[in-house]
This record gives sequence, C-alpha cells and structure tokens, in this order.
Amino acid sequence: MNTKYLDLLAQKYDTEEKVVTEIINLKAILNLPKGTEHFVSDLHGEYQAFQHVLRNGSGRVKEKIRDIFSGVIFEKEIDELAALVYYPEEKLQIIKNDFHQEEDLHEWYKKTIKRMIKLISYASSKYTRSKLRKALPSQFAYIIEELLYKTEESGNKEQYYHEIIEQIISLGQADKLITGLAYSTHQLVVDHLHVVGDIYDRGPEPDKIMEELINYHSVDIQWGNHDVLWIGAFAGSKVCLANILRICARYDNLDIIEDVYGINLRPLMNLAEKYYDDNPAFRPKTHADKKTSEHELVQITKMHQAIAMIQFKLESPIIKRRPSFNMEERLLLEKIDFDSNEITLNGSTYPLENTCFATINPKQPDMLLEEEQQVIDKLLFSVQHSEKLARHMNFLMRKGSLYLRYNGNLLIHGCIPIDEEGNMEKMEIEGKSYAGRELLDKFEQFLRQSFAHPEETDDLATDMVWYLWTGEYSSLFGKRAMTTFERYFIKEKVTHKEIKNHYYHLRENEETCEKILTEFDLDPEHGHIINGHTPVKEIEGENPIKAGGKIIVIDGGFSKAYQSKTGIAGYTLLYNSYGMKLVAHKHFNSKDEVLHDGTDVLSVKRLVDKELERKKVLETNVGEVLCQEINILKNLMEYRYMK
Ligand SMILES: O=P(O)(O)OC[C@H]1O[C@](O)(COP(=O)(O)O)[C@@H](O)[C@@H]1O
Ligand SMILES: [Mn+2]
Repeated sequence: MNTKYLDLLAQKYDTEEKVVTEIINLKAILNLPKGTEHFVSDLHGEYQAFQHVLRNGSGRVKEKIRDIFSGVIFEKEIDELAALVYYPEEKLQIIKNDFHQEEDLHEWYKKTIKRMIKLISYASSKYTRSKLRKALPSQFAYIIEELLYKTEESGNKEQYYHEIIEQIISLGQADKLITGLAYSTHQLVVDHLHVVGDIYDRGPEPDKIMEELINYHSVDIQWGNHDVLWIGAFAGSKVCLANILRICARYDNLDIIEDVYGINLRPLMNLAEKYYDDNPAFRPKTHADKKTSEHELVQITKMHQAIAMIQFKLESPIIKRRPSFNMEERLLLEKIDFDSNEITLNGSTYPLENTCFATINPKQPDMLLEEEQQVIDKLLFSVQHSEKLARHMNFLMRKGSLYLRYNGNLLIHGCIPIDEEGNMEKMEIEGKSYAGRELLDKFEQFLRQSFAHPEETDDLATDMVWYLWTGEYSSLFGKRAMTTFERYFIKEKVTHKEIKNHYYHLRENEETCEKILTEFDLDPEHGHIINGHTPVKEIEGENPIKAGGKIIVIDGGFSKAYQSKTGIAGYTLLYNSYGMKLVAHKHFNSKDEVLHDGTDVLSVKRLVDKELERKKVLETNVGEVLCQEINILKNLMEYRYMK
C-alpha cells in the first residue's frame, strides 16, 4: 500500500491506541444486526401521506411502543404516545390545551419523558452508543445519555435522575426535549430510506417531499420517469419542460410552477388566451380539497392546450434527428388530414375530436410559431434560474441513480427491457449496441452529461433524457409508445393502449428475475428485485409479491388519482435483520385524524422473506466498506506501530 497515503492517515490515527480502538470498534459493529431499510415509491407529490409513512416508519414506531408497553398502559395511551412521536409539535399543543392544572401537566410531562426515554433505549438497542449519540438532539444529548444509561440496581442515583427530569420541566424545556426525542425515534426505527422513483407529478406537493428528503438522515433515490422529466427540463430539454407544464396543468398544479418554483407563467397565459378556448378534453382534473374557480379552470384549460401543442411540435424534430430512437411512428402531426379532421394510424383512420390546432400550419405542422418559440425559451430561462428548483434537482442528481445494487437487491423504478424470451433488449447508440446493465449505465451517463451542460438543448444527451421518459427501451418507461396525443383527441380506446415491454409479464417467472439479477452481478438465489412504477391493483387481486418472492412491486398508489384503481394507498417495504415485510397502507385521510383519534392507516403485513439467521452488518454494503477500512487500518498498524 502507498506509504504516502498511510502517512496521511497516521495524522488522524497518531497513536497505536487510536488505531487499535478503531479496529476493535469497527470489528464489533460488523457483528451488530443490520439496520432497517425502508423502501417507498411512486410518491407523486402526495406529501402528507408520505410524511405520515416516514413518521410512523411504516408501523415500526407503534410496533416498538407495543413491544414495551402492551399490557402495561392502556391501548388509548399507546395510540396517544404514537401520535406524539409522529407529530410532536401538534400533539403537544392538543395535550396542553386539555390540561387546566399546572401540576397535572407537570405529572404528564414526567410520565411521558420517562416513556419516551424507554422507547429510545429500546429502539437503539441494536446500535452503537456513538450512532445513538448522533441521532439525539444535540442540546440534550448529554442529559438523555445520563437517563438512558442509568442502572437501577443500586438505587443510589434515583434522586439524581429524578432531579434531572424535574429541572427540565421547571426550566420550561420539556416540549423541546419531547420533540427532540420524537425525531430521534424516527431516526432510530429506520436506518436508511430508499425512494424507488416518481417523487414528482400528479400530486400537489413534490417540493415538500424534496425538502423532507434533503433533511432526512440517510436516503438514496432511484429516479422514476417523472423525476427525469423534471431533471430534463432543468437540464435544457424543452420537450421535457413542455411535458412537466402540461402535467401540472392537467392536474391543476400550476401553482407548483408559479408559487413554489417562482416561474413566470404569464407568457404562456397570454399565448393561451390568444389561441385557445374552453375544451372538455383539457379541463384539469380537480382535487376534492382544492377550490379552483370556474374562471381559473377555463384559464388552465387554455394553457393546458397551448403547452400540449408546443410539446407535440417539439417532439417531431427530435424523432427526425434520432433514428436510433425508432420513434418515426410517433410523428403524429404529419398523419393528420386537417381538412377532414382525421388521423390515420397503422392503416386505420379515426376522426379527431376536441382539437385545438389554431397554431398549426398544415403544410408544416411541427413548426412552432414565433410566439410559441418565445414562450418556451422564456420558460426555459425561468426554470433554469429558479434557485429552489436548482437545489432540488441538484439533490436528485446527488442522491439518485437509474438503478441501485444494495445489500444484494436490485432497486429499479420501471423495468429492464427484455424480449419475449427474456433476453436483454439491445439498443444502438452512436453505432454501438448496448443491452441490460450496460444500456442502463449508458443512459445514466447521458443524463449526467445533459445535467452538466444545461446550455445544450438539442444534443444527444439532452434528447436522451426525453427518451428515458418515453422511449421503448427506457428502463423507466418500458412501453412501446406513450399515447398522450391519442388520449386527448381520439375517442377509440384501442388507440390509447400502451403496449408494455415483455418484462412486465415475464417478471412473474423466477427464471427471468434470476437472469436479471445475474446480469447485475447479484446473487440470483438470495437477491430480490424491488420495483415501482406500475400500480398494483390489489382490488383485482393482484399480488405485489411475484415470482416466489424474487420481485416485489411496491407501487400501491400513493397517488390519490390512482387509488380507485389500486384500492389501497400505497405499499412500503421494510427490510431489517430478520427479513422483509411488505406493508399495505390504507387511505390516508388527514393528519388531524391521527392526532385526535390516534387512528393509523396501516394494515396487513406480509412476510416476504424470513432470514434463518439474523443478518449482520457484516453481510451488508456498509459492512463491505467497514471491512475495507479495517484492512487499511491493519496496514497502518503494521507499517507504523509493529516494526
Ligand atoms: O393518468 P395520466 O395523467 O393520463 O397519465 C397517463 C400517462 O402516464 C404514464 O402512465 C406514465 O406515468 P407513470 O410512470 O406514473 O405510469 C404514461 O404511460 C401514460 O400515458
Ligand atoms: Mn413511473
């Protein structure tokens, strides 16, 4: 090993004792049970429901409370303690309003602090003291540690412990301590979070999800097709930008663009007012809890059409300059007969309805009007100069990837494109053929390149981000074509069908899953594929656990817009040292309900995989890194101190 490197390391470990202590410490950690991983996917802007799942740790918080207090305190108190741990600030307010006597509140504080300390102690039992310390609220870390490590046996210090709690309460620090303890508990019940794609679109608050993730203690993201659409817009793809605006208009979410990310929509609105009218096909989907006036709805309907038409026009030159995308059949504007208002697709002619072609020149249907060009250019400028969006997109890039190999499992949002025999589909890019893992690596390379060059708007890397949104061999989409145009303008449902890649039915077979795991250099016998993207229709009896447990699809539909199809409000997956558990969440009504009734949205748990022996840190990705560190430290030991 390079001695310069070891000399540098010796500055940190400048005594033999320091090296020895660290080696012992790391070796010991390897033997602790592995931390709990929490998997979520397809959040689609549903911040409230997501926040709840994070705070209750998909049921882990209540489970721990039950383990300690079942049969010791009333069921109602268990619910109340759980609600306090989930939402400490709000629950404290409610509780304090209920007390009229100072002494009663004092007693409640005493009782509650003791219970929460017990909970922390139990939840941290599989971690080192140092890890626990990092999870504690820093201003109270010392005091909490004193309370945590007290030994009851002698009783000598009873008065001392009692006094600590008394002082916290009388010095007015109880609320802060309780709140801090609650947040520490969240951190201890879940060690690491995986977001298997689709944070953005359809729901109203993706920005708040991003903020929550930015502040989360340990997280990685596997990009979804909707996430790369936002990345693409920020990276300079005008067609991606048109798509995100179209989807925001469609779901009555333009305030995300305007109020949250500060992007000026006036140019689009002016264009929309000039060329478009009300149109039933473009009326936004309304939210039950949002009151948009009729006047605004009409305004959004017009903008929806204006941006959709810009999108369709922008697709055409990309399809033409990228034959390897194999998307010529999507040159739809050229297939329209503007006199008869019909379109011919695969030999069949269909009438068009609800059309809005005022800006189209039939001789050159994909040509943007000067005004349209200006609008999209201004929007792009505005998007690329939004400080908040820049922060969110940078975070997505830093924590995200197209796929992740983690603790033996393969995490992907969409699919691995395969043919009918289960072989990896090939795609030719710049004269070279790519398939499987290599293809995904190539896609990711393009995405990163595009992000690094926001000034490039028409290069292959930028076009490729759009391909990831909608291309046949995109691992995020994986359907033959996205039939957006047909869904707006053609009544015949046959034209709306989006033909799925073979992956989506072949993944039911163990053999296919094993082949894919092998392609990603993972153990096919023990590994799993963790998948999002396609809503699991529990209503129709679909099982999210497929291929004998080799693959788990966790898109149960956080998205309110999709819950009538799925019948539930999302799946999440937990993987701790004992194995995997799938949690189905019932419809999440509101935080208020949880705060007042203590009700929870959780339901069934299905055991996916039971480890015969408890899995240790040694067998994880983190363990691998620790082993490397131990080896380096051993080298240092020999080089420096064992001469
Ligand atoms: O429900 P909407 O808004 O019409 O969206 C439908 C479109 O969304 C997609 O399903 C992609 O989004 P998902 O990743 O959420 O599936 C397209 O395949 C489809 O055309
Ligand atoms: Mn998706």
